[in-house]
Amino acid sequence: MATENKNLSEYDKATIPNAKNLRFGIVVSEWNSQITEGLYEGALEALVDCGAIKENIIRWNVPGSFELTYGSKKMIETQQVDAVIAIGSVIQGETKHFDFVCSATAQGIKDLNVLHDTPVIFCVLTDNNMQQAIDRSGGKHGNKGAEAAVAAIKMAVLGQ
Ligand SMILES: Nc1c(NC[C@H](O)[C@H](O)[C@H](O)CO)[nH]c(=O)[nH]c1=O
Ligand SMILES: CC(=O)[C@@H](O)COP(=O)(O)O
Repeated sequence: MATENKNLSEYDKATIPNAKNLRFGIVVSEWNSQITEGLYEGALEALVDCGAIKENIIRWNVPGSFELTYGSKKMIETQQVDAVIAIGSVIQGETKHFDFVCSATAQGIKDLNVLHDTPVIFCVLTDNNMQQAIDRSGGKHGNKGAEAAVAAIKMAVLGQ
């Protein structure tokens, strides 16, 4: 099912555990910050809506999506969080760099989920253009940050 057929911000709180006793790390890429800030706000709003306490949500910034793996790794190792949300926005440019950044970031975050016992949620938009990114970070298709927040809560509880 494509995103256009599913609003990213829709969730049923009745199916989500209460997050009041959970600690979250959110690592945010500074590349395309107008997009990543929207994703962050969507994630934060959904976490709090599901019971999370703002004091239990730690935010770090990294330069770009490629650095999300390292930032998430250090978050896990030093902050005793129950889940990490890795937020990025990669937008196709003129070259193949998009492919390498997307692949490396996805593989790196996948590897963290294998190597560590703390779930890391892949909240990285990989879009052909800015409009697609806008549509998925609070626009007509909702906010992938909200989707990631729900996944973080569910995976944190699953991992306990
Ligand atoms: N073009 C985008 C990048 N590129 C930067 C890399 O993520 C990385 O920071 C750099 O190669 C240094 O290691 N990053 C994004 O997040 N989004 C882009 O569209
Ligand atoms: C995803 C990227 O690194 C890309 O936006 C960089 O643009 P370009 O491929 O034109 O160098």
